[in-house]
Amino acid sequence: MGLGECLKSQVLCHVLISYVFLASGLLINLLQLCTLPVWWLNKSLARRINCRLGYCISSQAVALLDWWSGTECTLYTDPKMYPLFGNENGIVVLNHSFEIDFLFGWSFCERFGVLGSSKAVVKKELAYVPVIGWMWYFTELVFCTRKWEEDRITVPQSLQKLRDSPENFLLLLYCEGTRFTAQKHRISMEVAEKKGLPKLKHHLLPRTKGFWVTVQNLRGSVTAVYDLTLNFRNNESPSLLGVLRGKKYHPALYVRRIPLESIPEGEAECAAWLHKLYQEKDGFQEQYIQTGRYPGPIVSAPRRLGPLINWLCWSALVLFPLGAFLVSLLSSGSTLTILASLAFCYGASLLLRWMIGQTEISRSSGYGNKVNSSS
Ligand SMILES: CC/C=C\C/C=C\C/C=C\C/C=C\C/C=C\C/C=C\CCC(=O)SCCNC(=O)CCNC(=O)[C@H](O)C(C)(C)COP(=O)(O)OP(=O)(O)OC[C@H]1O[C@@H](n2cnc3c(N)ncnc32)[C@H](O)[C@@H]1OP(=O)(O)O
Ligand SMILES: CCCCCCCC/C=C\CCCCCCCC(=O)OC[C@@H](O)COP(=O)(O)O
Repeated sequence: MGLGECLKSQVLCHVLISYVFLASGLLINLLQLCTLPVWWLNKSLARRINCRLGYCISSQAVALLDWWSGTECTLYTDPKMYPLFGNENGIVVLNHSFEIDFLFGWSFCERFGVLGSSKAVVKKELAYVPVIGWMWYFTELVFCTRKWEEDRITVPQSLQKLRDSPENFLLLLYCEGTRFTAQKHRISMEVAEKKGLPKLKHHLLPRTKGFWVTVQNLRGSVTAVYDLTLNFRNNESPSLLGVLRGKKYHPALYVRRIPLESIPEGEAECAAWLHKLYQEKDGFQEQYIQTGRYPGPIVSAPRRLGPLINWLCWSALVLFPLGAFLVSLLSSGSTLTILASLAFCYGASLLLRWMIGQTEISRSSGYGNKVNSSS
């Protein structure tokens, strides 16, 4: 076992990485809170600052994936379209079958220079997750309750705010609305049957209302829909804990760029278009499973140094005071202070475990478990 492999397996390393993420993340959340007055003085400046601060948090997770675990994603796409990635506003449609599929989205956003400004339509529950959820509030993600009676008012309002974003963005929309499980798949295929739609083998039936309101509200501001299909070699099931332990995964991503003007405006036509898209995506997954390849050529999109540098800087900033604190704690010899510190560490580890649990499919919501959608 080499030094790198040995370090990756050490619990102390996992604890330190987690500490850096939590401590720097909370500090960045506090800085984001301090930008509130700037929103009233200069909105565009406040948004740009929050994009940078958001980058400081999300790029730590990207560094963990790209540099710590060494995972490299094989990108299949049209090389002629590649120069547009990150240089225009886009809506990203991605299959939702893996615990950390969002992390691969982030990793590519980083490579295309739009990580800080990346957006998504996310369930409201995630807004309360410290560090990540609080950051998303300031970087203007679109929160939804997955109850159409409420979302039909709030989601378009949040989308309208993105129209004058000062930076290019990619907005991720998981049209399946929840993560793939066998039970959710079975139920959504019952819905498909009732609606007379072809069955999907590898996806849940897409929810079409969110896609339609997103396209309609961002027309003129967004120029393309990016259709992304992600899978892993040898049926790998990637997890955040696996990445933290330095496990290297073997993902493959197929990206198609579809001009937004080619998407129909009417709700029914737009819904039919999305169902057809998911039938195509299902075909691409089947092809990957059968042949180990997606259609089209492989394009190289190398990892960049930015996330690693950001990570090292924040590590230095928060590890130094930790070291100083530990030295003074041990030299003080106060049992009460030591016990209080241990209790604090225990609380922090429970919080982190709960946060990681948000990514785990085994703790997925009940949304999509019944034909009548409810979270
Ligand atoms: C080149 C680029 C390359 C790389 C870059 C890639 C990407 C990176 C980009 C950005 C990254 C940024 C950030 C990412 C980081 C983190 C995000 C991570 C995770 C968070 C994700 C989530 O939280 S997913 C959950 C929330 N999101 C959604 O739900 C969106 C999809 N949902 C919708 O759009 C819904 O329509 C809705 C939420 C707006 C409303 O939902 P509701 O359920 O109330 O209504 P619906 O109308 O949709 O549903 C009712 C209709 O559905 C039928 N039905 C009933 N039961 C089912 C069932 N089980 N399955 C399917 N359909 C069902 C029902 O019959 C109704 O039918 P109608 O005919 O009446 O419509
Ligand atoms: C340097 C990194 C340090 C490691 C620690 C990183 C800790 C990150 C902690 C928490 C991340 C919380 C954000 C999780 C985003 C989860 C995305 C997701 O997949 O949500 C599920 C949602 O779509 C559907 O939900 P359901 O399937 O209906 O339920």
